[in-house]
Amino acid sequence: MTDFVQGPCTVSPARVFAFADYNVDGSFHENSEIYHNRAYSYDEDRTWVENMANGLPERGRNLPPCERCWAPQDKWVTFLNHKLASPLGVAAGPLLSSQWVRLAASRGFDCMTYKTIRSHYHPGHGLPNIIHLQVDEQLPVSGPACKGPLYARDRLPGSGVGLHDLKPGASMGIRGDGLGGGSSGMLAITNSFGMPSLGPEQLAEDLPAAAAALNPGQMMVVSITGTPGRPGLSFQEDLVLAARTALAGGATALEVNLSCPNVGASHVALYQDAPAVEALLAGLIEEVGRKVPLVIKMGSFPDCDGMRRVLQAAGRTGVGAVSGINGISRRVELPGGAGPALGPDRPTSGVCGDPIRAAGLEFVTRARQIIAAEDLGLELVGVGGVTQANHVMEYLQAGADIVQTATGFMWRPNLGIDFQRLWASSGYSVQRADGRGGRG
Ligand SMILES: Cc1cc2nc3c(=O)[nH]c(=O)nc-3n(C[C@H](O)[C@H](O)[C@H](O)COP(=O)(O)O)c2cc1C
Repeated sequence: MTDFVQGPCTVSPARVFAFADYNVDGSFHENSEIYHNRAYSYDEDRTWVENMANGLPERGRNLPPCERCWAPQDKWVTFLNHKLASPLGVAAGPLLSSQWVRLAASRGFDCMTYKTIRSHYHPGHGLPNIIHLQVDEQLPVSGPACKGPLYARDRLPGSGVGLHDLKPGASMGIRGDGLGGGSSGMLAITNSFGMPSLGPEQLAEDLPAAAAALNPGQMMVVSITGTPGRPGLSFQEDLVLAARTALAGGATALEVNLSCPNVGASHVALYQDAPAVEALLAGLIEEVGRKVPLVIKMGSFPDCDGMRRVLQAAGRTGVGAVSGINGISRRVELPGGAGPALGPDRPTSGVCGDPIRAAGLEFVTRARQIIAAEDLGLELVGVGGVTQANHVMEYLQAGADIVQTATGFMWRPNLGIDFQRLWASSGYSVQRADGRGGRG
């Protein structure tokens, strides 16, 4: 079935993945759950609390074993002083606990970011948390086109009700093929979880278990955030507590999430506020030291100057890397004027998956130019819309040091393995578009 071996590998173009959701030609099997928009690593009909309690869904637990192609060690890449077997990882979000980290580590991903943790237990929002969208083009990040709503499609997770039941006759663009709305084949979702988190006691057990699930050539970054309005604590003091929990659990790098589009008006654009970013990072480093490198997670920037100011600020504080982008914040509505899809208290949410790839690539291209021109010494993580192996190559060509995926990880069980094959066939290297060398 497979010609994949540990060490230098041979690659057969005729390889067919043994996965029940796929036909032999790689298309989705019409009886598969993925065919019906089901993530293999997450149950969209249940809350984060229920997913944590139940563990991986059956379809994620019962994936056929895959044999991965491992690069020889002299072809491994360096990221934040760690040796990674390849430049692909999973972004903050889909890896809820050590069980999910173990899954990613076994399916072709090497830089695993543990879902954003807080200083305290937080259950997050009720359902729905994930809604599929009718989108068939790349989303802009600035200009009037950003103001208009995007529309939900297909069933409402958790309700057991299809949107067509709510709005009889509405055109939903439902193909039921798990490939997104319209005829574009886009995997497009919005997510709104309210950043749930385990508490420090549970994390003290689970973070070391997650680190223990890694193989040589892999690393775990822990994503952290502060919470505004904690009694007696500033956002920064609360962030420091989360950082201490992550460090005590054995994090080898910390990712500071400054970009979640759902945290509320006062922090919507924290990552765009250069003085605030500098003060926050300097304060964090003063409290927790420089034992492990820091990454900052950003969203997209409407203009180059704003990005330059923030990258300069990050460079001054000695941060190791910047990562972008997070989901693009948009209004998400039910079709036919039926109102906000997530309910009246959540009119906007982060859009992820295929439609944000152009914005993510633009972030990486601009950031790479600024980092090089200003000699900032920052490493760069490319995120956004990576749902196929060749998307990873596009990000590396645009200047990313490593690439991560969230939505692609959850809905595309073979993405990591497919990329490892492509990476091998490229000779474990890629030429950057700016001609300044490349990965590998
Ligand atoms: C289900 C889900 C949960 C997410 N949770 C977080 C989170 O806790 N912290 C964070 O920084 N980003 C979070 N994100 C954003 C992703 O890290 C990523 O920036 C974004 O989804 C764009 O990448 P994608 O197009 O590959 O999904 C989440 C994304 C998804 C899909």
